[in-house]
Amino acid sequence: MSAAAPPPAPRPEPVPVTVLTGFLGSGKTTLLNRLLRHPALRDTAVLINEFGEVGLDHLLVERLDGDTVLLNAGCLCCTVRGDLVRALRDLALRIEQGHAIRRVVVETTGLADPAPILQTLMSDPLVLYRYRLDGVVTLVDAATGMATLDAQPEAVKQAAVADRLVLTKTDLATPAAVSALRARLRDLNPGAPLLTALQGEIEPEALLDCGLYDATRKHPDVRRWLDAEAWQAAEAPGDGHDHRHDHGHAHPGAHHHHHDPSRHDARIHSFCVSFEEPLPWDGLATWLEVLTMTRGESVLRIKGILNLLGETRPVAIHGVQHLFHPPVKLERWPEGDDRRSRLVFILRDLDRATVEKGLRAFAESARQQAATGAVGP
Ligand SMILES: Nc1nc2c(ncn2[C@@H]2O[C@H](COP(=O)(O)OP(=O)(O)OP(=O)(O)O)[C@@H](O)[C@H]2O)c(=O)[nH]1
Repeated sequence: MSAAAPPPAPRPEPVPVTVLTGFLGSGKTTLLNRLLRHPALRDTAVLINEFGEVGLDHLLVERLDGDTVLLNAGCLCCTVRGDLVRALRDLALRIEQGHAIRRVVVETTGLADPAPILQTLMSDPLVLYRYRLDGVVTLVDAATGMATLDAQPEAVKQAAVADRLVLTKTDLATPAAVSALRARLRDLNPGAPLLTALQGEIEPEALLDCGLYDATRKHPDVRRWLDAEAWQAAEAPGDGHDHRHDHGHAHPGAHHHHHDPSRHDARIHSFCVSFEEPLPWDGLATWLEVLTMTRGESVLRIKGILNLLGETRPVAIHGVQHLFHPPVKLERWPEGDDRRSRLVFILRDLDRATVEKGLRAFAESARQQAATGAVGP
């Protein structure tokens, strides 16, 4: 090692990115306008993709109230990867030049599939270096949400992959309709806290910092990110299997409401699988690779915290369709947190039994092979 070599520059604190999604007219702009006035969102850059707006070549940068930069991008769902990468790279350059940008919000069009946006955040090297996904916030209109979920598979997907769900326009719906919608969203996505915003009014703390890193305490907040407890609590008591959410084997009595899950909901299978014993990374990585290569289109989202053989620190994984964020070794296990590996799956057209059986079999055979020495990620 050369004594003269300068130490590598420390990685800059990655900028958290919130993806704000929700069906057409669900209240995204209303909520965002309110949020941006809040001191917690000072120095926030907003990437908005409007239908029919100019493309990024004609980037329109507007100074809002001092510290907010509004980038008016083209339609993200068509050209998302290139345009979003360019916009984020451009922002990174501005940060380097001393521009105060501490947070990014990407507001998607109502019809957008959030998957390509999440994939962009986990695959481009510069974006990976500079940014981290903080969370997906999905708005659902209390007045029209039920009908939209019935009619639009994309709306179901937006709700299923959310880290936070926000009901809007509850003033326009009856309490019975609101509670039926809440129950339906709970079924679709047991892990995301279900919040309410009237005319866009909501505490920013409820929506922000839902990622793995707690910026204030500077350590991973696994509970906030994964909330395995919420998934486990949603499971049918007794047998450890999630029948309530495995709509492929519908248990009518297990639903809290009388709305028949639509065919779109029935395609979604969201559940948490946990392992008591440390897992061999090799076996798991291979299994995940096979799953995403063969059934990538079904993998809406996978989030997990892993206790790996031969590794004292927890490892976080996050995947969307066929792409995975590079595994992240966390500093340490959070105090008081249990050390089981926990994997949350949000799948479409792929049921729990198939996935869990394959995963457990793979883990077991790899564990046997790894008895001679495990290899870390
Ligand atoms: N009554 C009521 N109206 C609301 C509420 N939130 C938003 N709205 C109204 O709903 C309409 C649509 O809201 P937007 O914020 O434009 O919705 P959006 O999701 O940005 O719409 P798109 O960009 O078209 O997808 C506007 O007229 C808002 O004023 C609410 O809580 N109650």
